[in-house]
Amino acid sequence: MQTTPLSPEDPAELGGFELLGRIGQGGMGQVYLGESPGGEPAAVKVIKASVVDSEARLRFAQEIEVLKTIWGPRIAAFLDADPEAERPWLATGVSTCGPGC
Ligand SMILES: Nc1ncnc2c1ncn2[C@@H]1O[C@H](COP(=O)(O)OP(=O)(O)OP(=O)(O)O)[C@@H](O)[C@H]1O
Repeated sequence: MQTTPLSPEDPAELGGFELLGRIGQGGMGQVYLGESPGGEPAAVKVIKASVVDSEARLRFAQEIEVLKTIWGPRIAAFLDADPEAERPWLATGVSTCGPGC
């Protein structure tokens, strides 16, 4: 997994997770490599400021609810989330699966 350095506009921490670098991004969110308060590695996804609206919040809250109820060897484990924060965020375990995993 490759990370790129944080930019000045990136937060340094979210919900107690220290952010260490950027992992990737999707249509809705930026994903960071982070560290939990207990020192566990985490993937912290944050909705991009430009797409935070009520529909994005709802979809994100649904994604969080689904992640809370499923688990498996190929699913990044739910750690913590705040869908109601100004910039809603979700922390999961870090997947080391490559393409096609
Ligand atoms: N738990 C994780 N562990 C490692 N890398 C991750 C994890 N979650 C996301 N990533 C990386 O961040 C990228 C973007 O993830 P994201 O979940 O935002 O993708 P998406 O499902 O395409 O986005 P969206 O739901 O916004 O359409 C992924 O392609 C992957 O490289």
